[in-house]
Amino acid sequence: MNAMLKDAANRLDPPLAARGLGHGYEGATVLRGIDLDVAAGSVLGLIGRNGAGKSTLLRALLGLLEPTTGEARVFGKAALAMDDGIRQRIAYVPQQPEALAWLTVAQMFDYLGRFYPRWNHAFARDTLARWQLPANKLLGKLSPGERQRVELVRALASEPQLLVLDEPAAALDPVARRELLREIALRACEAGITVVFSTHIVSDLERVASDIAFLHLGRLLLHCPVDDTKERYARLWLPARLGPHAPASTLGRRSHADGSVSVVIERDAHGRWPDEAAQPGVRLDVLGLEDLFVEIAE
Ligand SMILES: Nc1ncnc2c1ncn2[C@@H]1O[C@H](COP(=O)(O)OP(=O)(O)OP(=O)(O)O)[C@@H](O)[C@H]1O
Repeated sequence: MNAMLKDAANRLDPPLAARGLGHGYEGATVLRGIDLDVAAGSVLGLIGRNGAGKSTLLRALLGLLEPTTGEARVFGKAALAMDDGIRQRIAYVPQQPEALAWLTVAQMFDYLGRFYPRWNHAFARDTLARWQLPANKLLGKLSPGERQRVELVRALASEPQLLVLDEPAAALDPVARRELLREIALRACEAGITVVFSTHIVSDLERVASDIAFLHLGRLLLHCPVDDTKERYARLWLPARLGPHAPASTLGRRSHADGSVSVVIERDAHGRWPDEAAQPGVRLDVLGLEDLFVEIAE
């Protein structure tokens, strides 16, 4: 989508937005005050450790669960009060799709196709064939990977403007993962759709996402363009004598058995590292996305 169209779309109705979104289960807080704006035409990769709250966040953003605090909005409307017009613009694939297990793949597509005015029968048929998925098999008898791919075809066939995928690659083999990533990139690039997907696979995220959101201990620690993370973060090792002078870090600080300290630092607005990085005996390792993830989340 060109920049002017994206700007106009965002001003009108950003595909997804959250303000102060919080949620918990059985007294345990999982999301804390999440503020998030997902720009039209962006591909946002949501990353975080097991149990970080990614699925919960995606469900809260889509109004599939009621947050304990805050609000989510989808195309400018309250997520908990979406009408059919908005629902038809969204496709969501949960982590473990289970619905309609007694139908065959073709029957499910036939059934769901009636609810979507833009349902693309030719795409559904051709992609099932291209991805070698059995149209006449019961959904309940598909392998987890086959089931996940069928759900992806289902989601794409509805020609959504917003596609939300909860760990879409979890059960996929490397070939299927490539096919999925290609499809996401194609849709985002050619049709300008907005995609949000959660993942643990950093390389997938780097390959296809325009933006990254990093969820840790219920908070969004980072939300920025993927390109902005390149060469921007580093691990700073300070020997024991300098440990007390380690720069403050919201991204991670560790004390080691020998008294040394490591902190995750970032460049300032002028691209400079904190002054402490220049002290003798201090080591600086620039972090790629995967190392940054491990460093923050460990
Ligand atoms: N229905 C529920 N009832 C109680 N606790 C829940 C429920 N759903 C999720 N949780 C808990 O909330 C936390 C966040 O779960 P969630 O599924 O959102 O994490 P996630 O980041 O998607 O994890 P994963 O990467 O393993 O899929 C976990 O500790 C989980 O045990």
